[in-house]
Amino acid sequence: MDVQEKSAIDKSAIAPRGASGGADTIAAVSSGSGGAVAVLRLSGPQAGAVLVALAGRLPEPRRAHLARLRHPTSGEVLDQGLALWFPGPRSATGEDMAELQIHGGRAVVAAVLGAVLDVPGLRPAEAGEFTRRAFLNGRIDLTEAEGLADLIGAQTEAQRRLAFAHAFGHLGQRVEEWRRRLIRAMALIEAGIDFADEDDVPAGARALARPEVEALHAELTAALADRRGALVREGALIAIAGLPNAGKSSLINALAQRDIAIVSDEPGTTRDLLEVALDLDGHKATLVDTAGLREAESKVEAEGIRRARARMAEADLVLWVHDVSAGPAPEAAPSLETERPLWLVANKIDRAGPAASAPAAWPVRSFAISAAGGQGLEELTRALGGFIATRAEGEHPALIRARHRASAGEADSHLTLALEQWERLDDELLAEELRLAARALGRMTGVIGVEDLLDVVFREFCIGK
Ligand SMILES: Nc1nc2c(ncn2[C@@H]2O[C@H](COP(=O)(O)OP(=O)(O)OP(=O)(O)O)[C@@H](O)[C@H]2O)c(=O)[nH]1
Repeated sequence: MDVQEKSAIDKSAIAPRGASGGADTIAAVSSGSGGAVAVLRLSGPQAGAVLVALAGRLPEPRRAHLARLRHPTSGEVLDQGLALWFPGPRSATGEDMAELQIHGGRAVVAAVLGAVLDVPGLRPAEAGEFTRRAFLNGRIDLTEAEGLADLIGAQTEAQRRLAFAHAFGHLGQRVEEWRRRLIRAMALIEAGIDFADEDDVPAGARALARPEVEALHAELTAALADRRGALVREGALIAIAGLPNAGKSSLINALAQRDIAIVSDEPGTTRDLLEVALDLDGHKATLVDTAGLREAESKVEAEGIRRARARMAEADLVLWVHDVSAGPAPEAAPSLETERPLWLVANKIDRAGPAASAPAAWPVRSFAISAAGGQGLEELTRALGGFIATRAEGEHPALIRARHRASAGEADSHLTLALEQWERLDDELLAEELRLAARALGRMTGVIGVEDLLDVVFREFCIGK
């Protein structure tokens, strides 16, 4: 193809269209810095005209077209690259969009972006503005927008998977399904209000609605109890517990591969909680070194022990470190006053014979390691990664953000109240509780008044997304 060739401009193809006709046209570099290729995106009514001004013609929709890119007024060739044309409303933002794939050098990017922004009416995009327009034009719901932000920010494999499911609507669909079922139940109860004079409707309508509300309540409660979201977003919380001097701090240091905790021979050195965030075999985790659990000899130590117990009660997993050089593991599991999953880590195998690392009598998964020498650490790290991966998997999309949990929690409490008061509330009040629950769910996907939320959701995006 002759890249300098200019074809007739099809004006009808570049006219503003879709829900956002009349909005500003925005442009930004959407790729990260330093790459060989940079991606420049434009969205808005003038996107097509700008593409024609730079590339000489409007490419076939959604097909890459190799073009010399010229400054629209001086005609100077700025670069050669690929031009793409996505007419609205079937584009990412729902508006007319253009994309230029150009060489990634700073001067090239500055020249092409500068030429684009020189066109009157064009302006640089704000952070998250492309995604915000996609939401406002109904291309995505709020949970999908958040999923996109999470996908861009995903650091571990589990985060990528969960974010991908959200970005492509899995959570949004589930929440919308809850909302539709609620509205159906509400309609049944309202049918009772409308036809209150007709004897056969009211009792039957309420009775029909109740099992549906009960089922919804159970699903919401289960979704709220599911900690997968926090697990993937914030990482698994792993408490390292054990008697003083067992080697807890040494184990954390070894796993973190740097010296964070204070290691000393003196029992009871770890007086406070010490938390370390790390990547365990591709999974995010926070390790908490808990103060040696024993009879406190001082007030400070007592406080450390109290906090250690509290943190252990929240942990996804407790690793009980036992010093095998001091003797075999106790017959029974230590009483931790918590029901958290527990693994036994027999430490200091370098100091004790192989007999000392025999599995403990208590029925838990056990590992034999040397925090100082490194033996067994690789196996333990892999097992911890596997543990987090298994926990992060699930059939349903999780409520990952505090915002999701707040909406679901609000809906859940309206349903709890409705079910508790089912026989006492009159039809209007019962329907109102269900309406409030449906509204709370609607705020999660953005179908219900969310203006105040938009800045919060889109703030965390980068420019060009
Ligand atoms: N030989 C050997 N010594 C170890 C090993 N792990 C830890 N130690 C030593 O055991 C002592 C106690 O280790 P720490 O990591 O401070 O133990 P802790 O459980 O955090 O102790 P507290 O802070 O008292 O609760 C230190 O002298 C460590 O060097 C190991 O695998 N082999």
